[in-house]
Amino acid sequence: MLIVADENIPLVESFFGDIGNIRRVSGRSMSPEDVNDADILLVRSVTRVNEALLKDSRVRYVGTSTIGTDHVDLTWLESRGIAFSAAPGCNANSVAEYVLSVLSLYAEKQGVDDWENLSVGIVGAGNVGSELARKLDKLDFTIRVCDPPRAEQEENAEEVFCSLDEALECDVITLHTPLTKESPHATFHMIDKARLDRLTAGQLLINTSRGEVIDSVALQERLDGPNAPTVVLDVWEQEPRISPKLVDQVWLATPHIAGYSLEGKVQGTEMIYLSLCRFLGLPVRKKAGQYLPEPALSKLSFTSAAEEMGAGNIAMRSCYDPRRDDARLRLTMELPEEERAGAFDRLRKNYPVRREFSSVKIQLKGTSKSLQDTFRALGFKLKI
Ligand SMILES: NC(=O)c1ccc[n+]([C@@H]2O[C@H](COP(=O)([O-])OP(=O)(O)OC[C@H]3O[C@@H](n4cnc5c(N)ncnc54)[C@H](O)[C@@H]3O)[C@@H](O)[C@H]2O)c1
Ligand SMILES: O=C(O)[C@H](O)[C@H](O)COP(=O)(O)O
Repeated sequence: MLIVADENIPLVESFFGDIGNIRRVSGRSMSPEDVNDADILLVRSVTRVNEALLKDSRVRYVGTSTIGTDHVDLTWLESRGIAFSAAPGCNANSVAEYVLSVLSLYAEKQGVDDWENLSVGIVGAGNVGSELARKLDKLDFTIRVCDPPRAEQEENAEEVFCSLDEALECDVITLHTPLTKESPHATFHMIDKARLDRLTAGQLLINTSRGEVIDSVALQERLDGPNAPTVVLDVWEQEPRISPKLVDQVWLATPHIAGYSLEGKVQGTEMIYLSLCRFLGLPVRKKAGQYLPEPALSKLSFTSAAEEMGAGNIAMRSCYDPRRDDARLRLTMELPEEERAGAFDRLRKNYPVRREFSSVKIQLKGTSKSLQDTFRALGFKLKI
């Protein structure tokens, strides 16, 4: 059995090596010639999986080690009886931690002492949005959640969900929808000129969903105008050929890495491994946990003096500081135009190991119960 896999999926040999022969190829430039003799295809978000790629192949199972599936023509796969599986939720915690890290930096930038005083509008409450809402709720933030597809189906929806317009009134708006073009609640250019015009300088807009959820031409115009909101973009229209002007205009610019914690990536591989085992009727022999090394930073210790110093911020930033990713992306924008797309992809391919907050044990000496609660809510493990 031949398994063709994107070269950027981690641990393919470890998980799939005893299931078949593996051919690693570039996900970005994957061609029909690369996959024609394959039985199994494993991709990430950069490969368009459709009739053009697979019509002459014998592929009978496609797995994507990502949450998003907008790169896959699911209707065509179904029409050909090709099995498909994604990795829902694999990197949801990673994205939630990215948003928390951004929020802590934003509160500091705005001179807001108690970050929970910022209201947060979460647009899209699936795996990522719900995980973020759960953490923010524990941290005592005021949140509004907008998810029309869920609101239509769930009881007490009016108590739980708000409209998009209500979410857009919050201090911070964070987008967590899939990219859809044909559904009744299609998200393509959902944040359009009219909606961008309503945002003001006192607001922060974060997009970690897909670039096309925001109309980026309208966004550039808005950011050139008066009273413009602060914007953080992890995802871009036309990746990897992203707009240097937009990079320059936004406050933080990162190369589609919100979900790139090591845990998120390894869980993505594990999830498609599990579904392939089910598909082939094979026993499950591998687990993500066995491949997670000891983290470089394993323990942080705070004394009672930490109460005044924003210990949560120190711990979060020791694990992950989005400004490092922002600085690296901005440097690539100085390259000649023809080199920028490759540099964007290389930032993703060679992404440094980033561990989730839960990999660090926090030791607290003489600190308050409320600081302990904060660390737990952020997702750190306490060593008491
Ligand atoms: N930047 C990254 O690294 C990264 C990582 C993971 C996921 N993502 C993106 O984030 C998206 C969301 O991830 P998820 O795991 O939460 O997906 P999910 O499918 O679990 O949840 C998406 C939610 O959005 C809701 N939704 C759909 N249309 C909507 C609309 N018009 N308005 C408001 N809500 C709407 C759905 O009902 C669902 O509850 C993914 O599809 C992917 O594109 C990006
Ligand atoms: O949908 C997802 O899971 C994320 O966008 C994912 O992190 C994208 O990473 P890629 O597949 O492009 O490496």
